[in-house]
Amino acid sequence: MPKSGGKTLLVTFNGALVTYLRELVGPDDDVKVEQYHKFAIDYIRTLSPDPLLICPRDRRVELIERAVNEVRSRARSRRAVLDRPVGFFLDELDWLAGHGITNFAEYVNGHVQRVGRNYGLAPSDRTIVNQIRIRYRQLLAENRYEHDLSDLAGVLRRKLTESHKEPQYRHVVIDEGQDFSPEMIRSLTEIVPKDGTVTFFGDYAQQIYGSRVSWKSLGLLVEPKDLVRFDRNYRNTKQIARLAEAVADTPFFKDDVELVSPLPPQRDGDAPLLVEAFSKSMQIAEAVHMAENLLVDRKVSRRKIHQVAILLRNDDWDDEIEIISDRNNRVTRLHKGMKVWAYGPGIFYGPYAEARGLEFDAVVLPFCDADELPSKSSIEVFGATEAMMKQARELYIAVTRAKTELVILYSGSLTSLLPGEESDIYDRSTTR
Ligand SMILES: Nc1ncnc2c1ncn2[C@@H]1O[C@H](COP(=O)(O)OP(=O)(O)OP(=O)(O)O)[C@@H](O)[C@H]1O
Repeated sequence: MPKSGGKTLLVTFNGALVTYLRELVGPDDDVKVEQYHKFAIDYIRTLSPDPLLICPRDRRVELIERAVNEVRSRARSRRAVLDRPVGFFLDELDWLAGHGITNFAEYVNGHVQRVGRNYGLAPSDRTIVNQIRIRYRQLLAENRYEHDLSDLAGVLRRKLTESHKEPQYRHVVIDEGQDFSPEMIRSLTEIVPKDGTVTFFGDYAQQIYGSRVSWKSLGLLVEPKDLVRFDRNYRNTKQIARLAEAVADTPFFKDDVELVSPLPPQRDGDAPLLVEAFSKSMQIAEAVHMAENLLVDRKVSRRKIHQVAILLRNDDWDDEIEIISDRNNRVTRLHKGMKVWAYGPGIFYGPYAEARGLEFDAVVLPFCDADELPSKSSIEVFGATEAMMKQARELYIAVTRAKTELVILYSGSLTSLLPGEESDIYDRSTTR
């Protein structure tokens, strides 16, 4: 990296990306690459000697579940919102914390609007969410926790206001900024001095958390001349970019965000391969087999396939992938705790979310079935339309990780988030 003009924080959301970026940056005392939550905890500790009692993620889910159950059992009249799964309330509480909402009366009476949500919550439903929030905060305190991870940005902002310490960074660079909640971005704008800078890289087509708000309200003074549009796609082949555009062209992407339409890439390659697998239970084995073949092909034909990723909706299949993979290739799991980036040829696997910001020569996507994308549980939590919107963005991320080759597996019927089986976007094959 060129010499930086002062201490710089490069911050992102995804742990695997942090590992990758650290390798790219190399040793540099002036540049710190960190995951947001880790950065926030460390920074808060430098501002205040008070112990930071943070509720771990799993415990938080447990306590929110208890709060939901208690409010359910106390309710005098039965409102449908009470039957929503716990994930629904988790999401709503995350949203409140992420937006720094502190006036809950305004939230309850509907003056605080949730952008990007496909349906509005009635005030009486918001009253229930607020009751759950209050009970959850009590449970946190009863269990000797002061905060949870979703609070951290707000806590950091408060501590920054209370303390009068010199800023520790001169520049902040936010990568994959679309993943950050407004409170996180505000907190980052508040750790640099007046003559410092905040550089925000983001792609709102990949935005998952529904946190779009104006630059100004994020504490960023953006002049039109400061905005740089990256409209060239250097990563994907024409054929893969065409599929990504088709995913982005579905109604699930139609919202109030102005997307930058990339210019068509120059690089030519094979059409994405759509494979109808013999059965669902065979898809993981097929995916691993394909990934291994792509690497073997490299040795035979000298095609530049060095790294292949098998990406899935979640990490349910991690163990099976590990077991099935032969030992001829290096196999690396993409996860938050990755310490070292695996350069050189090999297979990577993990959930879509862990692949954000990364790229691979080839990507294999098993389980692109209609009943997998989106999952039943996501439909229960968010409703069909919002679940489709969230899943479409994740799938877009997964598709755009592929530089040269993309393989899509399904059995039965293909998810409607992708162009139909008959589309000329694909080459087709079957393992039946
Ligand atoms: N000017 C350029 N010329 C050639 N290749 C480039 C150029 N800029 C970027 N690339 C290559 O394009 C690929 C994607 O770039 P980069 O990782 O910066 O994209 P990104 O915007 O962060 O994507 P995403 O947010 O989707 O992960 C990388 O392989 C990078 O080396």
